[in-house]
Amino acid sequence: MKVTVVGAGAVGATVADNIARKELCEELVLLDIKEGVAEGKALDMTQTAALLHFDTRIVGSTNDYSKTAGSDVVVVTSGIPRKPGMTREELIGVNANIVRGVCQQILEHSPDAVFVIISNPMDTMTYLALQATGIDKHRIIGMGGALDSARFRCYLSMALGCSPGDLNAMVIGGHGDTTMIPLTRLASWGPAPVSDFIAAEQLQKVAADTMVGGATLTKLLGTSAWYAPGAAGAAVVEAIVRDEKKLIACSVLLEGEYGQEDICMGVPVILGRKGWERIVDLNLNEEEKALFQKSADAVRSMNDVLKTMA
Ligand SMILES: NC(=O)C1=CN([C@@H]2O[C@H](COP(=O)(O)OP(=O)(O)OC[C@H]3O[C@@H](n4cnc5c(N)ncnc54)[C@H](O)[C@@H]3O)[C@@H](O)[C@H]2O)C=CC1
Ligand SMILES: O=C([O-])CC(=O)C(=O)O
Repeated sequence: MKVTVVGAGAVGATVADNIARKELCEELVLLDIKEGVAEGKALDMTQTAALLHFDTRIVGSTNDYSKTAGSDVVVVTSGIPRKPGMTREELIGVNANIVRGVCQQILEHSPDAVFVIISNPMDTMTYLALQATGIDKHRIIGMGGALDSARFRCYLSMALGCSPGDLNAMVIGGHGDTTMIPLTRLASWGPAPVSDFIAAEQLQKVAADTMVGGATLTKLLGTSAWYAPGAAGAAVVEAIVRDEKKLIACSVLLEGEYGQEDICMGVPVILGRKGWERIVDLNLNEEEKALFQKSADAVRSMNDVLKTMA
């Protein structure tokens, strides 16, 4: 198995580090446009192998796509991150050109790869990747829901005083400060709804904190987060390379599902070796359906911006 991570910055390097530690592939290629950075980080990570006990071979590359040839999975993290006070959507102008170019070059060398798109605004970049490559929709997966759901479980576990691993909770919709939808009604601690244990206002606060989870970290760090995004990116890669059939919220092309057409946004999907295999239809109530529609309207407006840029 061969995995490539494009962009050796904060998120790309952390995805790669998690992939290597978990030995998700025999060969891992880290590629960046900045001279020497990918080679340096690949060598640095390689020097942890004896300490962390992994055998994944890590190769760095400054923009030499021939090194990525024959990749089974490619993770795209190239692009600029936001600064405090910015929205993810504001990154579209710079990142669209980067993501388009990267996806086309990757495809030339890895025609069968499954793409995991992380660069922001992620739902729009996922839609762009689909258009730029023209490949089967099942092979284009946007990573956002895995991260947002992990944050949801984190804030829930703090409120409940329990292990996040005992919680089942998912965020669907767009990967934006106002577009994501933490599914509070369906969240459970073991088999019981979390609303059995915390007050409605407390649950609403957990949902609100989850929605601005990325913005909170951006304000603290001066740039956006990487540990949880890196772990979430690697979890998606793991579900693919190990053919896990895991149910994870990912941004995928909707063609009628959840009442939407021609848009990529977060829904629960089954992930396996070929990419996303099927979309799981949750029985949303009227309020949740309305939130999903509002989220779709916002995501679609960014796709419209993309069209004006082409
Ligand atoms: N979907 C999600 O859940 C998340 C998305 N992100 C997004 O991921 C992206 C990366 O974030 P960071 O790693 O923090 O940024 P960063 O600035 O640390 O790293 C980005 C890297 O991309 C490289 N790059 C730029 N153009 C390139 C090109 N044409 N080819 C190859 N490499 C290129 C840069 O040289 C840099 O090393 C941002 O757009 C950020 O908003 C970040 C966290 C979570
Ligand atoms: O907040 C950001 O800009 C980066 C990101 O998508 C996240 O951490 O959720």
